[in-house]
Amino acid sequence: MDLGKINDVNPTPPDNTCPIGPRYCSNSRYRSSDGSCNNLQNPTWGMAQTPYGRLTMYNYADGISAMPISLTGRQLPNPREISVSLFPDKQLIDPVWNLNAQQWGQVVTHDMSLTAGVAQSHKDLLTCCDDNGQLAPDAAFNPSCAPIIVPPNDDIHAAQGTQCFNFVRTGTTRDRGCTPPHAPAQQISIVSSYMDLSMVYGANDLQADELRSYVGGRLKTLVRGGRQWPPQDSNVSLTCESALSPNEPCYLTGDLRVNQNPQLAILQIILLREHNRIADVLSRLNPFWDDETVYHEARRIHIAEIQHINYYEYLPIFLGFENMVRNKLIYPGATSYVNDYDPHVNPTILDEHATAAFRHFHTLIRGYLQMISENRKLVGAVRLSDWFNRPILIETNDVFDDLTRGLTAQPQHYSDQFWDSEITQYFFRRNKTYGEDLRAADIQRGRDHGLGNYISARAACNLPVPNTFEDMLDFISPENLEILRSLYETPEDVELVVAGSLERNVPNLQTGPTFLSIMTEQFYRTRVGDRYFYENGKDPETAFTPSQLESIRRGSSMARLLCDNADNIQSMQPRAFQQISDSNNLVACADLPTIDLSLWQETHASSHHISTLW
Ligand code: HEM
Ligand SMILES: [Ca+2]
Repeated sequence: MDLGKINDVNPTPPDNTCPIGPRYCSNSRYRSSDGSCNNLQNPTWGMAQTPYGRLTMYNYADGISAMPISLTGRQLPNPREISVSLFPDKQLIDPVWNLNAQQWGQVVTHDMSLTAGVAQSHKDLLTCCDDNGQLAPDAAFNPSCAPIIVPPNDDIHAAQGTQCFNFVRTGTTRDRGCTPPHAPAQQISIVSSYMDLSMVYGANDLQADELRSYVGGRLKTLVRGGRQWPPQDSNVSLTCESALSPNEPCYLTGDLRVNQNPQLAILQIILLREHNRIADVLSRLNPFWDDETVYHEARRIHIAEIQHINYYEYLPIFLGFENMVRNKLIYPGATSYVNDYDPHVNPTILDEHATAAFRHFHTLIRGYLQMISENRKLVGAVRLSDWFNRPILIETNDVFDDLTRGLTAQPQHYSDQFWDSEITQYFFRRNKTYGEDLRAADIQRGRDHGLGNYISARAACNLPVPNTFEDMLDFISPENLEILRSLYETPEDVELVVAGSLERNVPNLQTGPTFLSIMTEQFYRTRVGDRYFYENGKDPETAFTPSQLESIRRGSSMARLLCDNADNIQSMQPRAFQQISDSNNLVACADLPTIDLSLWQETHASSHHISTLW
């Protein structure tokens, strides 16, 4: 498939008076924690606490804020009703890719965006549903039956005429948002858009500081049972709301979503331990490096490793290898630098990506998580909705390793319109029978963000634009179209979040053409707009040496990352996003390639990274 060039409505995110970028950018060897100064001409590009970017125009019914009616004033269908009728549960299993492919996607997402206020805005569907979790008869007309709370004039969406405002959010940060007078509400993403492991290191200096131990370049950990865990989040009732006691483990990391589900917490801990593993090796190799140098050098290597895994191992599964090569997202076989940094490319996360396209992969989630022993036997399974926001599970017995092996052995859900009821009926159910509906929340969030409609997204992607419902038959099945038609009055009302997820998948890929096009554009920008991207060698101050780069390319893999940082996993299949098979069989962890950190050894005399205090 050929993806046309995407035209941007807002190539530059609206440059409001706040958040205020830094006054001066030094050309630092290391990234800032909030992403500022990555782009030296536009220091706020991709920075935490700035508005999402957009491909299509705002689509707010009243011009400025979220309403459940379309641009032309028609009532839009209740999101829960859309979810129930178009995204039912049907257990179709992916034949190739494992649950780790699904779960790593959430990690990638959490590096790239977080809607301000999201953690506070969920509410139970119970009042709107009957005893079977189905929509109550009057729910569609009951505004309180929306799955997330979106008051138009709250402290998160600035009202018309508001200039700047402060609000205290969950977690450790104090956020600032703003809109210029008489402009549509703008949604703020509170993490850095760059693929810079902000979910590990924090997305501002305060958060980063809180997570560092200031000894040997390490991040803080608590040791329990001889194993490293993240420090305790003091706000248990919020981030670990299902914990039965405030003394249960509740993790503090760079991202407040860490405790949301057990597999996510596991991968966050793997990444935390990977930083400390690299830091310990660097300290041994360079005993004269101070804490500051070890921390930044370890962070820099770690980010490069994960960028490599993301672009060469993870993304090809979803964007397609050929598609990525053709659109210059990857350069397989490159033996030296890829100097494609373009300071005119804005890497800010597109709202169409975060609020519609990438959320499509919620379809991959499985409701039961398998626990698998070292000899790859099923030893148990846990129900996902028993363990939302309650990470104590993974510290119990061998559950950490059993669930990690489960990630790599259990198939993910097939990418289609069928969603597991654990997230459409029982999501965040706490100790109740029914909970919320993530698909309905996605749809409602699209309205909250004023996303442009399906038609305009296709136009922005240079794909054929349907003028009538019938035109949609080219990409959506007749059965689904019938339901769409019964829900929406006109084709213009049809929402991107909904119809994008109904398109037939591009052959051998995991989404239809519209979402594929949006994601391809996003990950192109994320790469080319990142001055510190690990393959970039133009600036000797920030570049890896050719041999370091070669080692990162050869030694970075999901398999090795899991092996090195799980509690005691001895074997792994080399392609750890893929199920175990004859062509992807288990090998001893020690036989998997690894990054040669001795390439970072310096003699005292040649060291130029000794940090200075000023
Ligand atoms: C068990 C797994 C997962 C759970 C429980 C989960 C849950 C959630 C929740 C609660 C939200 C916020 C909903 C709102 O707007 O109110 C969200 C947002 C999101 N999710 Fe997931 N998710 C999971 C996995 C994934 C995966 C695998 C992907 C992609 C590969 C993904 C992509 C996203 C994106 C892009 C957002 C929007 C982030 C933002 O900009 O705020 N999620 N998810
Ligand atoms: Ca980031």
